[in-house]
Amino acid sequence: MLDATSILPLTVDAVSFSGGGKQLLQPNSFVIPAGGLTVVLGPNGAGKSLTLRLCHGLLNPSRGAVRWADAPGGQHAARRQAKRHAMVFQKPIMLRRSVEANIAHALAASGTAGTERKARTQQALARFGLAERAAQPARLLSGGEQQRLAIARAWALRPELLFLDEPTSQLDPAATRQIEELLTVLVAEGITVMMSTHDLGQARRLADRVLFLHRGRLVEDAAAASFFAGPQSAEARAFLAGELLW
Ligand SMILES: Nc1ncnc2c1ncn2[C@@H]1O[C@H](COP(=O)(O)OP(=O)(O)OP(=O)(O)O)[C@@H](O)[C@H]1O
Repeated sequence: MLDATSILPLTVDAVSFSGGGKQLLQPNSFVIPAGGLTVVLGPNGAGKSLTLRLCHGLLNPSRGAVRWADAPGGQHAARRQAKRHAMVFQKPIMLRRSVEANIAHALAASGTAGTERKARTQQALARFGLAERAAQPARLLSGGEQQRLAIARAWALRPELLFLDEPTSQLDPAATRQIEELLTVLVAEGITVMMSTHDLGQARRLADRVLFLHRGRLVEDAAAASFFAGPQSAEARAFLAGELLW
């Protein structure tokens, strides 16, 4: 049965983006239904970050539309949906405050009131193994810990859909593993995840579905198993063979 309150599916309808006098994204279309982990894969400069930013509403499409729950867009509807999706960046932006205050501040900014804010902050600290670090300045955490905090902070907002832009590209293998395990658990708990990576191993480990981008064009949209077993395009075959650099 369809959940009448859900923001999903996310429909990206012929969305293109131009900047600096260049067309950076071709008119791409895809749908993200509820559940699972979709990897946006492609070489450097393919348009992965732009695609996530357009979906999250940080950029406006030059043409085309991003729709939630198959409803016609509109500023008002978009604003109401905003709290139901969250984004984690390659290099987490930490406020010059404690670990705990970083989570509490995100909740306050999203309009979560006092008691509920405190409860959710404590829950997020415990859930992501950060309780002992609660009072420390967030900027003194290691890269892996900061990314864990960034995910905890996003999780505290109770997103239905979590966007992550190359969340482990700055991390060592152990920290990367930890974040990957965390994401697997979040997906199992029902959060829909859409993340970009150019790391093929990571895509193989995590993806249920792959959106493969090359030079701003969505070249393949496939179940991960079939993408890796038999990519349909010459570009994807070259990328999987390590021969497509940009
Ligand atoms: N606001 C902008 N104005 C002009 N060019 C831009 C803008 N944002 C991104 N670009 C360019 O668009 C292209 C796609 O950028 P994007 O960051 O989406 O790539 P990506 O696939 O995420 O790459 P990477 O894996 O290197 O992070 C790049 O060539 C980038 O330089």
